[in-house]
Amino acid sequence: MPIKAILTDIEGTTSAVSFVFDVLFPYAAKHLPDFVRQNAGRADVAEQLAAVRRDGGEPQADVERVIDILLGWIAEDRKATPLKALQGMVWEQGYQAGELKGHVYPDAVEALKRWHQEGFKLFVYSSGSIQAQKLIFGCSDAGDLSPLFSGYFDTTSGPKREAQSYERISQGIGVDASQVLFLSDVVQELDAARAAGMATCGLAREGGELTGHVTVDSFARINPSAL
Ligand SMILES: CSCCC(=O)C(=O)COP(=O)(O)O
Ligand SMILES: [Mg+2]
Repeated sequence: MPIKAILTDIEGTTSAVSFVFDVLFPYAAKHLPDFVRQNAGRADVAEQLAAVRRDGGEPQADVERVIDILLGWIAEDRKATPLKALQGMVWEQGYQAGELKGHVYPDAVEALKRWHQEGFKLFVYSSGSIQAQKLIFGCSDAGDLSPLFSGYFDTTSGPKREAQSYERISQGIGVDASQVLFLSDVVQELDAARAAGMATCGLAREGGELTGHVTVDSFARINPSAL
């Protein structure tokens, strides 16, 4: 069955790990405390703060304690949905102020444009919130890439290392899993996608192999029609 849809990870796949760790996460760590203090009464923020209290097992935590929990989660790269939602809100301010520009590798930009033109449906699946995904591609250093994408999925579809998440996503996009190609730099994510029936391709930008999966170092080496 031919590939009809391509589902891509962001960090380490379309975009540099260093952009996430050296630019996005420090930006969030710097601006999140004041953002939370100033917006704790906003309904969408309050909903995420309640989820932090619940997931952190501290239902009575005050705002300052919630901020401490969030900063701890950023430091340990916890893929917690409420943290990711709040990070997306903070980054939005950075993109709007022109302080952030999304990094997307030139080879990824070129391939995504070509695949879109060839008729493949393109989707994103990242631990970053859907808002954060739209920002990295919509305000990228290669311009607005958002018209290329047909949809976005985050951890509200489930964790990236569980097969069920990929089953949900293929149902969500209405394409049989066997006709979806998943791209990632993390072998456990590729294993989970394969267990759900998807085709896989690993990205190892510094070279090397993602065990058990076809591995490339650039989007230029991926031919979805030959998989
Ligand atoms: C959407 S850009 C921010 C990426 C992020 O917050 C993250 O945790 C990276 O996760 P990924 O699933 O893309 O490896
Ligand atoms: Mg990744």
